Amino acid sequence: MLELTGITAGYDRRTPVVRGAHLSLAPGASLGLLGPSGCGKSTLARVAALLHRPDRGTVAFDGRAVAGFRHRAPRALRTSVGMVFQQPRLAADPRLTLRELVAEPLRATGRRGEVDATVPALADRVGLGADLLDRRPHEVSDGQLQRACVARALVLRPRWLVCDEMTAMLDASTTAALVGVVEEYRAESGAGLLAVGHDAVLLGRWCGRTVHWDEIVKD
Ligand SMILES: Nc1ncnc2c1ncn2[C@@H]1O[C@H](COP(=O)(O)OP(=O)(O)OP(=O)(O)O)[C@@H](O)[C@H]1O
Repeated sequence: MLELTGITAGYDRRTPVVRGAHLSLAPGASLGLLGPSGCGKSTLARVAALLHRPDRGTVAFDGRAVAGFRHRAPRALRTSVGMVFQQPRLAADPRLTLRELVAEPLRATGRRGEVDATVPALADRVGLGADLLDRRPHEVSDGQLQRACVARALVLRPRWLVCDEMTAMLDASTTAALVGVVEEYRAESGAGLLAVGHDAVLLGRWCGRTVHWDEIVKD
């Protein structure tokens, strides 16, 4: 289980943007989190992915509370959560080719030997043609870059996947394709999915259960 208990978080301790949020996600489950713009969904998503340290509260994996966040998080835990961000251009190093972008987590964890066996197949799976892999972010569309970011989030085969407004910048066919890729991965791997967004119709179709921000914040 991935459990967030009493999470208070933000960017200034005096005025937190998330106050007392509770959330739990079972392996293999898909949970949609709905909420209006600016309520703190992305902040909570980053806490769940261990990328943002909360001011209060705990994040626990399988009953064990996490002691450190960001670079202080144990590597095994950090790599057990894959995250897809809302804006691929802000989440991609513009100097890297898409091949290097997808391979980045393998290199960062000392598994560069797996790049050739893994990256082309994964790129194909997310619908990125081989010709695109040698391009840099400014040479591809938002949708193509987001496909690469989804591949990057899956390359270490995470047990948990956090998708923060993954499809906000995408057209209907790219949205359907990427939701399909995530769902296929979830079904085959048994990973748990937290999908954050403001589109109730999309989350309702995509996720087994959807909760509203007001239901998870118990100040
Ligand atoms: N790096 C930051 N520094 C200071 N304030 C921030 C930062 N990031 C977000 N905020 C503020 O925190 C609040 C919550 O932002 P957050 O991005 O978590 O909301 P959200 O629900 O994901 O919004 P949206 O749906 O528009 O993406 C907002 O008021 C925002 O302005």
